Amino acid sequence: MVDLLLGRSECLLLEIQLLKIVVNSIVELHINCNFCSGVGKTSLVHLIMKGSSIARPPQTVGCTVDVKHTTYGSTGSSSSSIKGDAERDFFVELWDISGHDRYKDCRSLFYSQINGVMFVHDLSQRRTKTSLQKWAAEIAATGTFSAPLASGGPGGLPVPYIVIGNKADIASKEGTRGSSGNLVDVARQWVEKQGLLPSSEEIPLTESFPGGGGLLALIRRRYFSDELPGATPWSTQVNRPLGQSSEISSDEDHLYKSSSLIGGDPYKYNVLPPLPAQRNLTPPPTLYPQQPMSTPDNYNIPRFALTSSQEITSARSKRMDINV
Ligand SMILES: Nc1nc2c(ncn2[C@@H]2O[C@H](COP(=O)(O)OP(=O)(O)OP(=O)(O)O)[C@@H](O)[C@H]2O)c(=O)[nH]1
Repeated sequence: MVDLLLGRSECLLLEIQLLKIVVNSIVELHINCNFCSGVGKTSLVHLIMKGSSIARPPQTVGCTVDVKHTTYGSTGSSSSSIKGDAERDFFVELWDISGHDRYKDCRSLFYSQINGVMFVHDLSQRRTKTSLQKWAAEIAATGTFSAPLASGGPGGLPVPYIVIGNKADIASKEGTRGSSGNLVDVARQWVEKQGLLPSSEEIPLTESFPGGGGLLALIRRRYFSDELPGATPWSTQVNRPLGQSSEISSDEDHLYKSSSLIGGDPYKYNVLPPLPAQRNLTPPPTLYPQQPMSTPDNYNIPRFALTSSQEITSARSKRMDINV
């Protein structure tokens, strides 16, 4: 039901990681899912969390937070392992934020300490894709970011992002559009057919999260400092070759095109002044050496868990469901 495009492999990767449960230091990663209403964000998050599709997703009221448990570190043969590092447990928070207009004024409350952004659009609704630039600008302008990049991506967004095209099953291969029967979809299609949609800039769709490793790549970038040589808490710059064109993209591509390259090493850092959106950011406690992360004093967003995965049972007592 949900077309993850390249994101599908990330789900499988997460499932594999869940088989390896080691009680260790626990840290968190905060990722926002955005945005347009009805494009399938909740369905996508459910698929990532549970590994199965959901028939009737509830409409998101404000914001829903899901927590995914995963482990990362040295296990010997894993390609994702970091030599010399013990396996550690991570909680990845997926903040599913409603794109509905009625939450416009309070959305920025949820743009806090963001590590990455998953933009979701509906392949059968072109407008949902072209509006992603607007969402990127909104997050960049009102959010705070964890381990921001030196240069902003689309809209000034200073963290890695990924774009996922959803509803491939109703998007016509020949360019004619199908319909999910969803009222919002039907309305959007009608508006599009009337030619009422303004043309707008689209987010570049050429790459993935750092190293193409999906959510695990964000964990690696944020917490495993041997891949962040010389990192400062304020500025990082990642330079990688351009990848093949796809529905997946990241700010790294933008950085690659807009800034001078540092040869060879995929993870190099420039010391640059913080972006406007970073000025209110408390520096992360440390990026190197690895330490268990403590919650900053100014981190007031409540923590929640609503996954039924037995792997995070131990965390349940500390968290609560949210549907703000
Ligand atoms: N045909 C089809 N329908 C889908 C797909 N993914 C989601 N849907 C349907 O699209 C509708 C909206 O899905 P949601 O997951 O609630 O979308 P959302 O982006 O979270 O919407 P809000 O909660 O309003 O922000 C639901 O009726 C889903 O069943 C898909 O891949 N294919």
